Amino acid sequence: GLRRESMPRHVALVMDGNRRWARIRGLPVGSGYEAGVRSLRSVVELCCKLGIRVLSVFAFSSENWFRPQAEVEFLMELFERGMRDEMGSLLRENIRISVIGDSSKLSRSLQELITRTEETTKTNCGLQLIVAVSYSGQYDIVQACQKIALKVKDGLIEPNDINESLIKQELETNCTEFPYPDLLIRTSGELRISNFLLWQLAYTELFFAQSLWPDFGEVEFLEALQAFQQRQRRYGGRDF
Ligand SMILES: CC(C)CCOP(=O)(O)OP(=O)(O)O
Ligand SMILES: [Mg+2]
Repeated sequence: GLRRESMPRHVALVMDGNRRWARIRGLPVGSGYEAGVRSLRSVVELCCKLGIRVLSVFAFSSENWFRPQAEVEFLMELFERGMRDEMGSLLRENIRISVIGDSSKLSRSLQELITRTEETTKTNCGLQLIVAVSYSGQYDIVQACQKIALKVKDGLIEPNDINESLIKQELETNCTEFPYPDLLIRTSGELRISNFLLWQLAYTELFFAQSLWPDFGEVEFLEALQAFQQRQRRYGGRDF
């Protein structure tokens, strides 16, 4: 069984396989995305129950903007609907929401809803849910470099003040106490990172599940956590 004391503090999720799930059932793509939201709701519930501190989910990547216009619009509307519909349960479950990514590409109304949702939940001390929207690991590192370069230009720091902890605090995951995921789960059988968190995944345990995201439920999540608890994490140290 699962040992609560060796639960990952921060779990990262690539929720992949929604469109395939719909296609296999002869359903429209939107049904796959909506099924994906139901999966996310159940995994969030589990994280709260298991005392996991941070759950980061890859909801929409910088590259997803190149999907068919209709799909992009559907997804953006789904994010808006999801945040509005879930506000009650976020407050009841004491969940803090943070959204990371290039928000300048989002509609004004979605940007405002995100700001309000972050504001309303910022004092919640239960699970922190980090939703990556219009995000990529490379975008995150570039924006961190830009902020650091500005500090050097303004004479606030010297080039040799730049170190790992300075970069860590300039990344958009500076919204959490535990920015480095202990476990990354990617569903649907794809074995790649797809430009999700990059700097932060340096020593993260990777777990790839065959299930398509809408089929990834409690059993599959517990299986991933079980696998995590079997791992020997050496962080490049200990020589055995
Ligand atoms: C936007 C993202 C969460 C959607 C993930 O599922 P997907 O659309 O990549 O589905 P497929 O991999 O089956 O095409
Ligand atoms: Mg995919």
